[in-house]
Amino acid sequence: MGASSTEKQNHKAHRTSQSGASAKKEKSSKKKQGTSGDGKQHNPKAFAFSSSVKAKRLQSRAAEKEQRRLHVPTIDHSIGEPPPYVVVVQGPPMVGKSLLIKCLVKHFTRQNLLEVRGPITVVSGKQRRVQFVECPNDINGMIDAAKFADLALLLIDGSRGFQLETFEFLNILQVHGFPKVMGVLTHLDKFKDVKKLRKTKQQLKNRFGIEIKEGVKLFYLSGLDHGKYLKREVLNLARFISVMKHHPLSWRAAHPYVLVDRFEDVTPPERAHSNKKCDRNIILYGYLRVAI
Ligand SMILES: Nc1nc2c(ncn2[C@@H]2O[C@H](COP(=O)(O)OP(=O)(O)OP(=O)(O)O)[C@@H](O)[C@H]2O)c(=O)[nH]1
Repeated sequence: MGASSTEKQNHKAHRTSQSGASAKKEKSSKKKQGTSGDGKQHNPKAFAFSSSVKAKRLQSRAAEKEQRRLHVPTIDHSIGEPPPYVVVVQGPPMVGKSLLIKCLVKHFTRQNLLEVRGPITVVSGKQRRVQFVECPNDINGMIDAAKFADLALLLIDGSRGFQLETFEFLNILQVHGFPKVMGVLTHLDKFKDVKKLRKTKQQLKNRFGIEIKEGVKLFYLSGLDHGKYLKREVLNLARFISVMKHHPLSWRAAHPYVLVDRFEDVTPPERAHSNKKCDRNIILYGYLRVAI
């Protein structure tokens, strides 16, 4: 008896149950911890996809969500006629801003415009009017234009490439919610070599992708015909402008504003004549935009 008690007892190894309630419980707790039976993690890369099918499904769901967001019907709060769609034409000096506005006005109205002085509103469709505004080449003018532009046409002299004014305007647009932007290349007739022209076009297109974003629409005005841009090219641009979808920027949609197109001094002349410093009566004309 005494000898047997001193002998080392040989215990059986513990056998984990393979079936039954306790086995199920153990399995589920292991699953929760994310470890398999051999102690390895199922997904060692945190936040990475373990299944390509799942990843694809998630991706398509995210894309669907984004599309749904983009197609949310915008509620039109405007009363009566909608205000015109403001197209700001911007670019360095002598790039062809005035000429482009003149050609677009000629396309829409069949009228020759001698000089561009202030905003010009034209009817571009049954439900739409477009207002062309030439952006001044000073910082204050650019800031103003960035505040009210629905679409900005960035004119670039093809023979010179991107210039300081364009970069300045892009920076200003960035802090104003970034309205829609399209690029227009002018002075392309200065290239005599076709190969060089093609290369420059491609380079500028790539640059647009880098500076603004991939897929920005770019138009080419390849030269002048009787001192005007080619009709076919102006028509292309005009069509694009007149069918473009208009989504007001979120900040503007929440802050109604009036863009004054013109003002009139209606002070009685005798009062103004007797006292040059008298209080004046001014009437401001413009559209209330995104009224709520
Ligand atoms: N060869 C050529 N000349 C052009 C082209 N585009 C514009 N021009 C000429 O460039 C000159 C300047 O054109 P504008 O329309 O006055 O340019 P702008 O940008 O309004 O100039 P500023 O108002 O001074 O800033 C005009 O003589 C145009 O005929 C082009 O594509 N090719």
